[in-house]
Amino acid sequence: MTETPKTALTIAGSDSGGGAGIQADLRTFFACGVHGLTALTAVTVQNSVGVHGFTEIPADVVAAQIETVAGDMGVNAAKTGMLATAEIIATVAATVDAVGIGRGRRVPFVVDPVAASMHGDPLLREEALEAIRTELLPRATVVTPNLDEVRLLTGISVTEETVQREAAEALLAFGPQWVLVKGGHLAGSTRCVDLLSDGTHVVELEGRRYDTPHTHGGGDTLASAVTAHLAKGLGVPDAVSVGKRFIERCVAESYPLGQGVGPVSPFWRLAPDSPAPTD
Ligand SMILES: Nc1ncnc2c1ncn2[C@@H]1O[C@H](COP(=O)(O)OP(=O)(O)O)[C@@H](O)[C@H]1O
Ligand SMILES: Cc1ncc(COP(=O)(O)OP(=O)(O)O)c(N)n1
Repeated sequence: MTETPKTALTIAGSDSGGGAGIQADLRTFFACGVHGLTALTAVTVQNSVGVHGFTEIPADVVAAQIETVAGDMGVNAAKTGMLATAEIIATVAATVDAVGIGRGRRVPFVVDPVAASMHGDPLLREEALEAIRTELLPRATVVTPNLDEVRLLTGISVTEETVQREAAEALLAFGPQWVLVKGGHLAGSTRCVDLLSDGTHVVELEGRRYDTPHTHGGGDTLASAVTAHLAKGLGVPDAVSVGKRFIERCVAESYPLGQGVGPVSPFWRLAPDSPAPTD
């Protein structure tokens, strides 16, 4: 019999194009060697060109999915992606509290504050932004905003790397333990820096910037890789550092698909001689 792997739970929406959302999360969990559990929050009608609409799942069904898997299989780490509405956010907050997920609790909780797709299509109802600030950020072990989400949550426009630190401070004021300010949208440099801070320790995670338009699902893939490594028992700085190396390679191996933006790819992890993610 094989040893039972660690489990990682994603609370997120479906991307019918398979590049982002729950599909990217499951693919990444598999590539990182953890068993993926899901609580679906919304179904998007999405392809490489954009999001053409979405329907949310009733909040009580979202809660029931979390409770059902947590009560039976156990969760070693969890993450959020698209949560769509203030009602779903409030329900997720109450449910993770009830099952022991979140900052200061047994199970680490990665909050990816997804607000819009890379095409600019909304994935969060406008009135739900305040619920992310008040209900989710104080419960987060790590929050992983991109620069658009930083602006929406704090009002700070990060136009150069030096401002990432100020943005992290502003986000820490909402109560997460760690903040990872992603720098993917800071074009014009050969490097791609994500800044991790808990207010005391500040780490610049530098990677190479690849000249490709095909980065769909990058944020989800990074947050899932971090969640998978937290599930395996790594601390936050180590899990984020491994996650950054993982996404860098996934961007390097991204591929065109459809008429628009293609997905990042973890297929390299399936090569027989590929290094373990912790190498
Ligand atoms: N062109 C690129 N080359 C290398 N890494 C990238 C590139 N674009 C984004 N990344 C990395 O992918 C991750 C997601 O970044 P970002 O694009 O900022 O978030 P999101 O996908 O949520 O909009 C980050 O770790 C970022 O550094
Ligand atoms: C269903 C769903 N969830 C999340 C996203 C956003 O994905 P993300 O990896 O944060 O970023 P982009 O690929 O949009 O840059 C999505 N599109 N769909």
